[in-house]
Amino acid sequence: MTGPVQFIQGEWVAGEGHTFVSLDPAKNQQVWQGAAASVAQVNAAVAAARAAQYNWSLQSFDERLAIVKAFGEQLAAKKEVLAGCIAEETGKPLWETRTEVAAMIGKIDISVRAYQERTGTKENPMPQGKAFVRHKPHGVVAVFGPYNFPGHLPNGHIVPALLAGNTVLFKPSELTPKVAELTVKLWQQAGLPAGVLNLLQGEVETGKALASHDDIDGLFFTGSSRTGHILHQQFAGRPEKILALEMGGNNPLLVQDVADIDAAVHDIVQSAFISAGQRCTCARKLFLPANEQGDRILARLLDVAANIKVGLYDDEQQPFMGSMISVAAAKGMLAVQDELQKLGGRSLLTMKHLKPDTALVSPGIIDCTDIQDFPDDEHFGPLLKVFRFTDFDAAIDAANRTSFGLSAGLLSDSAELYEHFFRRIRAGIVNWNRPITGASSAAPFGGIGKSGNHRASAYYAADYCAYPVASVELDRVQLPEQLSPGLKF
Ligand SMILES: NC(=O)c1ccc[n+]([C@@H]2O[C@H](COP(=O)([O-])OP(=O)(O)OC[C@H]3O[C@@H](n4cnc5c(N)ncnc54)[C@H](O)[C@@H]3O)[C@@H](O)[C@H]2O)c1
Ligand SMILES: O=CCC[C@H](NC(=O)CCC(=O)O)C(=O)O
Repeated sequence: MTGPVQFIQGEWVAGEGHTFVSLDPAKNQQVWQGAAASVAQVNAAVAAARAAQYNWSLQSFDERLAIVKAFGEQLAAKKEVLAGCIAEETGKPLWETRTEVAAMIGKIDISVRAYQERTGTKENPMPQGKAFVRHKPHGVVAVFGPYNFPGHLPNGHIVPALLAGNTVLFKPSELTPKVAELTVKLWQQAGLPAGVLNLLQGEVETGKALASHDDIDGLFFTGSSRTGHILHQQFAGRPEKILALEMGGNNPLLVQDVADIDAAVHDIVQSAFISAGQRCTCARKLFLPANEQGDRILARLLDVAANIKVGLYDDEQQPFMGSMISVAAAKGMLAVQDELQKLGGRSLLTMKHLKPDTALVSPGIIDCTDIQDFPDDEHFGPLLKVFRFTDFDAAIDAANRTSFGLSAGLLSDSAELYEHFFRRIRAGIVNWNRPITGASSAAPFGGIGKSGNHRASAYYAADYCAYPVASVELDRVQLPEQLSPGLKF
């Protein structure tokens, strides 16, 4: 018998499914254990969310906001505990998980602004009466989260969904259940009414039961392109349900004509190796000119990357990179490196498994210029693929040769070149002389191609949390000023 890890109708109850555990990937220690939600528990949670939804949506925006703000206060009060929990469960260093909690707190004010600006009430005078555009919540929505930002990314769906008046079923990643449990406890302490937010812990089977439930009105997903595509197929023929998919990327970073080599290398490192390469926006492909400047940038990059401090999330001298999410993920990246070498890639900095039974790996850089038919997969870890080019336009074409389209960037001192790049590159986030990671919550966040389904998140999350209602209204029944031809009153 495991403890109460499911939160249904305002009560913590034990799961009825099989037991699963969560490991600290940097220290190889178990940090959480619980039983998955059964299909019956998924049904009960959906029923609870349905029962709570009408009253929640009837509350005024300010009443809902008061609870969301109370959650923000809980986050602020427990920020060190939450940052520690995220670090322990993901292996990300504490300096970084503190920024994740700060992003969760910052999300609240941004979501309020977005709600008002993008989905609030608009009123227009008419010759007789008024025209209104108002927004209503979809109803009951499921939120699926990934492991790499187990606090910030589900929060980016949950906060705007609740503000808009939806009730939520939260299915976190099975790799980060402890962060989810702690977050939902903070919502409970903020005074959220029973049924408004339900937590369903579990693995793929729990996810499938929730995603296929007939009585959800929508699903907001952040995760891999593979899972997102399965969900999209599942939702085929259900146009009445809203599906927002935030998925992976295979992101290019191009360099041409830069004076400050160290600054360029800094932006490359931040783009490729932050979070041990486990951000959807991370640079996967680096396009460098095949000339003397490209050689100098590469040499400096190899030097800096070889000296990146990799270590434990709670080391006093904080590392830049913590561990990956799991030993399996680390081994998967090492296998990718082997595969690319077999295809003709030349390892310039070989990624190494730093400690058996942990997910600590060092960053890797591999020259893939000579690989024909380069595989178009997202390699979710700290392995940067380098491509040398002689023609800038050909490099842009190669960068665009992906079925994904999340982030892309140019490092160059030429504004003209950036303008040219911006026009041709295909991605939802396009940066110039800045890392391609670290996107702002105050901007829309989403990609094209296999990276999303045109429902951008972050500032635009408000859009998929509510639907517009157009009304023309008169406060009493009266004849129109002008009658249609052929009518006589
Ligand atoms: N675009 C973005 O905003 C964004 C942000 C972060 C991460 N990501 C992507 O997420 C991926 C890493 O996260 P992950 O490995 O946790 O993703 P994942 O797709 O494995 O899991 C995401 C969620 O879906 C659930 N799930 C998995 N299979 C399912 C199924 N068949 N039916 C229903 N639910 C299912 C999981 O339990 C989890 O809660 C990377 O590809 C990364 O690029 C995208
Ligand atoms: O791993 C994917 C997310 C990466 C992160 N993006 C954001 O935080 C988007 C902003 C938001 O959702 O509020 C990044 O770009 O580093």
